[in-house]
Amino acid sequence: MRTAYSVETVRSAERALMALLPEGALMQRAAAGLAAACADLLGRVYGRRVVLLVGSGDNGGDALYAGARLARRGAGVTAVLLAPGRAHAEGLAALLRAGGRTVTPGDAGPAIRRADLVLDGIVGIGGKGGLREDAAALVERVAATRAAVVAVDLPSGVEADTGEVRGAAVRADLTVTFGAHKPALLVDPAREYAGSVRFVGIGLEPPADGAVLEALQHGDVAALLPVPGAESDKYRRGVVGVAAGSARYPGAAVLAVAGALRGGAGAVRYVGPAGPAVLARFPETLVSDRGPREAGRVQAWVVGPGAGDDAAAVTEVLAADVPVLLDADGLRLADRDAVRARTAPTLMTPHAGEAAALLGVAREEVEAARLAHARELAARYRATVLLKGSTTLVADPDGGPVRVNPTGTPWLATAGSGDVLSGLAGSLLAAGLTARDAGSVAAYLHGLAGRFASDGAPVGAHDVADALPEVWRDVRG
Ligand SMILES: NC(=O)C1=CN([C@@H]2O[C@H](COP(=O)(O)OP(=O)(O)OC[C@H]3O[C@@H](n4cnc5c(N)ncnc54)[C@H](O)[C@@H]3O)[C@@H](O)[C@H]2O)[C@@H](O)CC1
Ligand SMILES: Nc1ncnc2c1ncn2[C@@H]1O[C@H](COP(=O)(O)OP(=O)(O)O)[C@@H](O)[C@H]1O
Ligand SMILES: [K+]
Repeated sequence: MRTAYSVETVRSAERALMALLPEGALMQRAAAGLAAACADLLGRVYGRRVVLLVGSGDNGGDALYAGARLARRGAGVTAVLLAPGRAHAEGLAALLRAGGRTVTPGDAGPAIRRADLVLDGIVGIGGKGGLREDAAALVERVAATRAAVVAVDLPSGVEADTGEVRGAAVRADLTVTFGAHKPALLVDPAREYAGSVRFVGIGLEPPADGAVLEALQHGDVAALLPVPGAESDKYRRGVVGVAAGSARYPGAAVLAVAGALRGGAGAVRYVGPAGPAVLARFPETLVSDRGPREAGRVQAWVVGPGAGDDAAAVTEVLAADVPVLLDADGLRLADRDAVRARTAPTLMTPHAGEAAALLGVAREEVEAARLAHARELAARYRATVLLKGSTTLVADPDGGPVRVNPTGTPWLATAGSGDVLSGLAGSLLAAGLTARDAGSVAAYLHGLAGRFASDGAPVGAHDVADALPEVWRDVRG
């Protein structure tokens, strides 16, 4: 499991560690890791031109010490001091001793134009809001060159705890982060500004229960996958009910069933008007021509994909004492008080537009602050919320770390792929996973299936469903 910590937690872990170490030791560890990452990126250090953008805090100190290390290996290093009187004094002295030089922002043009590599040491976890004007102007100049950009700890201008980007920010090719991941490195839009992320351990030990974000990895998912044993039969593996599709959208039913058949449940029961289309594609489906209440026992329901205005099915499903996944039209048709009153788990799977409609805000606002809105929706509905999109989040209503999915790919943004996800997650619910595990495991498998199916080319949602068995084999190793 990869975890991310709030600035407050990182700071207190730093204080605890610093009390045990000689003055400056942590910064030296950070700078050594940073310089090594820069050297790897450059391939050869000798003769390369490196520019440091240096703010007034310790983030600038890291950049200065790393610059000194690169200068000692033969790089030409120029530090642009954004606040000349307040730059990290010992770091600056080290750079000058190693042969580096300094310039003011006004004189930085030629150095930036010639740079092979730019280190962003403007702000780290001490940053507040977007870049200020002088820094933003410099960063704009950097963006117009071919120089590689390495962000120190975080891309300057992004909000460390939320992943929001409320003003100008650095766009890095690589971010070298120290001691602990910060939420901004895992959640969009900030994550996109970070480029690839390299972790440098400096000995910090944030408390195991203090994470604000968690990202599952292969081993975590493998341990959660429902695998049948000798005593299993189709009922013990769980039956998932799918109430989806309409005369207008029969395909949504087919795709949700396609996902459900690959999620580990022993059987898929379908109710709704798309029975013939479902059977034609998946003859193993148990098709019922009655409503959810009369359809026979299930261990979890999926309701909503392509369902049109069938409010009765949503109401019946919400009244069932089994886990329920609400998607698409089901989100719109569900009565909030009925969801809040449920005692069995509820998993809601909106995309940003659906979440915005439920919260009464603009879609852009949800996309700009994904973490806050996923948490807010979970609290309002007392349900687990899986907010789809470029970094899918799964938030529980009672707080705790939010799961963030690391496997997604924009190729998944194709009609019907959300239907596959809802069937898949519903199947995992029926197999006995908690709403949070079912949602985050489904997002993980679905993201990988998108990658496997696509491999760089456009795919349809049915291709994503077809790739799921291969993803299971890959994850189970
Ligand atoms: N504390 C530690 O033990 C360690 C800290 N390290 C580094 O220290 C950083 C944190 O250092 P600081 O606490 O000094 O804080 P930062 O260096 O992140 O930023 C604080 C400074 O930036 C200014 N500032 C804030 N927002 C700004 C904005 N939007 N535009 C321009 N300037 C802005 C503030 O006035 C302040 O002077 C970490 O991100 C990491 O890079 C590393 O050296 C590892 C060890
Ligand atoms: N930019 C993106 N990067 C990664 N995944 C994305 C992106 N955009 C959408 N997705 C994923 O694609 C799927 C689309 O689902 P959804 O919006 O419900 O579409 P539909 O209703 O057509 O099925 C979701 O799993 C979502 O997380
Ligand atoms: K930075």
